[in-house]
Amino acid sequence: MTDQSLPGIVITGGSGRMGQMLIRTVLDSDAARLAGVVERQGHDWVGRDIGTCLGGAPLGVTVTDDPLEAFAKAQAVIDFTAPAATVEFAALAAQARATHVIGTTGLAPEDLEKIAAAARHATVVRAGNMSLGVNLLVQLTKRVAAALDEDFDIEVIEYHHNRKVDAPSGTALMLGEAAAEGRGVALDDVADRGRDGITGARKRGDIGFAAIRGGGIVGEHDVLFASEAERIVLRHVAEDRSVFARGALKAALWGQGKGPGEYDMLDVLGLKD
Ligand SMILES: NC(=O)C1=CN([C@@H]2O[C@H](COP(=O)(O)OP(=O)(O)OC[C@H]3O[C@@H](n4cnc5c(N)ncnc54)[C@H](OP(=O)(O)O)[C@@H]3O)[C@@H](O)[C@H]2O)C=CC1
Ligand SMILES: O=C(O)C1=N[C@H](C(=O)O)C[C@H](O)C1
Repeated sequence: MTDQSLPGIVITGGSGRMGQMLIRTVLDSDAARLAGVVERQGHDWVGRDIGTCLGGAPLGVTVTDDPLEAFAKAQAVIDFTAPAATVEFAALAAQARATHVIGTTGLAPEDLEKIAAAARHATVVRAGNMSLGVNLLVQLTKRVAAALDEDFDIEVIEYHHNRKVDAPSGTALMLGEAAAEGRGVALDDVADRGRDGITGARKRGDIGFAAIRGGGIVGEHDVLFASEAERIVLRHVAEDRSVFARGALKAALWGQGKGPGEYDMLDVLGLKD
């Protein structure tokens, strides 16, 4: 019997790669309960018990295509879906006053504005990567970039599976932002996000991005600092998706009782400078 006093968590996009991992992570947790699973209208999981959808015994949670109804019965929503869905869910989570944990990447500036508006009414925790390791790497990147001058070229290289739809990855952008912050520059002024053809020589001070896509790679990120005489490489490898799911659940629990506002995993993990 599920303990109804535990914070209730809704997972959006439950059939996705992260959705399934998140459902299992919440079900395995003794600090939270699965309050709902949302799929889009017409999805063949809608109306079915989530336990059955996952190939096991019924769990008493029926998959719904009505996000507001699900959010209203929960304390937090964990959302790893797609930009258009996440913007819609942000407004609904705010309406329901549920903590909204956003892992979705590829968000455009106008999406971020709408999320910021929702965060005026509810707690939002958003990060392009919810793992402890990457968030430590973000802080290391900032420190190394601050310690080195522009004799060191900075490149962020990311490796992902062949189903990923956005580039650079959310993590690569977090690392690029950290490097730019360490250097005291704005990333938008120095980012070089795609090289093809006669590009000319590399511009001093640029921060370059490269995206590799292949097979089932979960997610790997290198930050390269290269001078004429030496090279430093900071590297993170996600062995499986559980690191993201565990971070997301931690964020959902951390968000309970926080006031409205937009936070990130550095807040959750206590890693802010
Ligand atoms: N921050 C982090 O730590 C991490 C972030 N991510 C990010 O999470 C996102 C999802 O990744 P992944 O799980 O691999 O992708 P998937 O494509 O496997 O899953 C996305 C899921 O969202 C569903 N979805 C999309 N729109 C809606 C909607 N309107 N209503 C309900 N469900 C919807 C999709 O359903 P359908 O198939 O019907 O479209 C699908 O089931 C990506 O942006 C990825 O970059 C991934 C890992 C870690
Ligand atoms: O799409 C993925 O899979 C991942 N996306 C995130 C990103 O864009 O950085 C995090 C992780 O690397 C996996």
